[in-house]
Amino acid sequence: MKILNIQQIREADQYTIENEPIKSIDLMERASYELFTWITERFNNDFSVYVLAGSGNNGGDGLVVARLLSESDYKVQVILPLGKNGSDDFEENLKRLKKINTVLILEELPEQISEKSIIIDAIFGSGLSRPIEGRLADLIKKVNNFEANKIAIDMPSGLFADKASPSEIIFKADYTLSFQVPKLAFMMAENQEYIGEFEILDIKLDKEYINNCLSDYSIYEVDSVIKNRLKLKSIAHKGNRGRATIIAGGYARMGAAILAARACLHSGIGLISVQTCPHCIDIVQNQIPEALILTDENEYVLGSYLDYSKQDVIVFGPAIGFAHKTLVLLENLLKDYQGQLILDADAITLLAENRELLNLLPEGTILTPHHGEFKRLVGKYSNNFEAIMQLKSFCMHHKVVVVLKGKFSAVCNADGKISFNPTGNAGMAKGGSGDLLCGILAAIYPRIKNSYETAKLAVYLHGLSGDISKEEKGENFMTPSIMIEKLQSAFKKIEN
Ligand SMILES: NC(=O)C1=CN([C@@H]2O[C@H](COP(=O)(O)OP(=O)(O)OC[C@H]3O[C@@H](n4cnc5c(N)ncnc54)[C@H](OP(=O)(O)O)[C@@H]3O)[C@@H](O)[C@H]2O)[C@@H](O)CC1
Ligand SMILES: Nc1ncnc2c1ncn2[C@@H]1O[C@H](COP(=O)(O)OP(=O)(O)O)[C@@H](O)[C@H]1O
Ligand SMILES: [K+]
Repeated sequence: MKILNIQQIREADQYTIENEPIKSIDLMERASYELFTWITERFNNDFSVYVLAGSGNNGGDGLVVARLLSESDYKVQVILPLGKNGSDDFEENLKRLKKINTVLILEELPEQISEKSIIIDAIFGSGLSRPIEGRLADLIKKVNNFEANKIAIDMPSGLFADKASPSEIIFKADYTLSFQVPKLAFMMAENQEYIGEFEILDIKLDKEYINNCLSDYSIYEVDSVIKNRLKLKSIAHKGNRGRATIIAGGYARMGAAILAARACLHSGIGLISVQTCPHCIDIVQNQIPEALILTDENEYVLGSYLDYSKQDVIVFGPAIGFAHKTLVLLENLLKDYQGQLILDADAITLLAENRELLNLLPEGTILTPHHGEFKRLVGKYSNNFEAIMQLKSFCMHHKVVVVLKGKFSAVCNADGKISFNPTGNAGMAKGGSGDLLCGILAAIYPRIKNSYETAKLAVYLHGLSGDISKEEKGENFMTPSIMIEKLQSAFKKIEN
């Protein structure tokens, strides 16, 4: 699903008004009817409704929702903190609201409201032009302390759609009901406490116009062409389902290698090899009898460059440590290995500390840092908008694909396009979870043969297995090992 900026959304709005054609007041009615439907499907009319309406079109939407809810016998009260001189459609809807005469217009929000209330934020939407201050700021602080159900129309007031929000005076919604397309701000970790859950309501802006809008940002949806490439051919044999080698985990840290290898195996690889030091051979063989062993010459660290000529893909890095021999192995892989490289964890720190190696990164290499590791590569940033800019320039400069992991992991292509991943949850934040992602990436690359498409699908599947684990086991109990089991359902879900 495409993410558009505010300018593009306004243009799509205008195009629809002129070409459908539809009057703007009727478009407002149509958008608000979607809001009304969403609300009435979840909250019955035992809930009292308070609508905080600004004086622009966001406020206009709020007034329409107030009228429609009142007509369905909800007790509705409207607060107009900006006064009454507003946009044309706001003014017209204020007249219509007054005509039905059942909605109370209050000067101030009451000091106490019952928990069985809904507060609808229709103060500012996409027209926010500066941080909120003064009396309005006090109102937002007050509302944020209420225990009611809070719904923001289009955007939580105070949040900017396309750039970092400098102030913390922002409505804290439980739900944000946004029109037509998601906004970039919704993807940023620091904004999640204001957005709550977001839903995109289809208000029928011109589809073709939106399809033709150019955007570097989107939210991933499984692509059926790519999905079909995962299907095994009836003549498949282990040699043509892909061969992957995991180089991860040193002495006493073999868990990372085992988790990555098991995830790889359960994601459909034909042959899996694990490079390991002699002391750890038994551990790997006991845990993963399917794995072939590549024995490192070193006793306690991984450092031997072995024969990888038949390997389609190599995962290098999880819990591998920072020994000099390991650094040399990384350098040799960057120089000589001809297959697909996936670099994670300590490999990324090694690159950050030995920056000349960055120039050796083969085109299309996949790197999977979390924010801590990514900052080592590109320097500090203070919000996720800055992170996204750094991500783009890093990928374009080095011609690589980076998965910046976290809530809505951002997968960036070498051309600067970014796809945000919608699956996954906080229960996944447990040591070992990232190792699985490496295994999934390695398993599906040989069939997809495109770094960006592989990364998007692998991150999606990884998050989906996390979501299924959460649903069945709970977010505290779930573990990376459980997520490997749930890959079964994750694959089934996308295959159907
Ligand atoms: N696009 C679509 O498809 C559709 C959009 N629709 C709806 O329209 C909404 C956008 O409406 P909008 O453009 O009228 O802007 P909105 O957010 O109501 O506020 C602008 C007003 O607020 C003011 N103002 C701004 N910041 C301020 C501050 N900090 N403190 C004080 N004042 C401040 C600003 O003043 P100014 O910046 O001009 O000084 C201006 O007067 C959109 O979110 C959606 O809900 C739907 O109806 C149908 C389809
Ligand atoms: N709050 C969250 N929401 C969604 N996904 C998350 C969240 N926290 C962590 N994850 C996911 O869990 C994984 C953690 O990986 P990583 O940080 O490398 O952990 P480790 O190195 O301990 O395995 C990443 O894929 C990340 O996207
Ligand atoms: K709003």
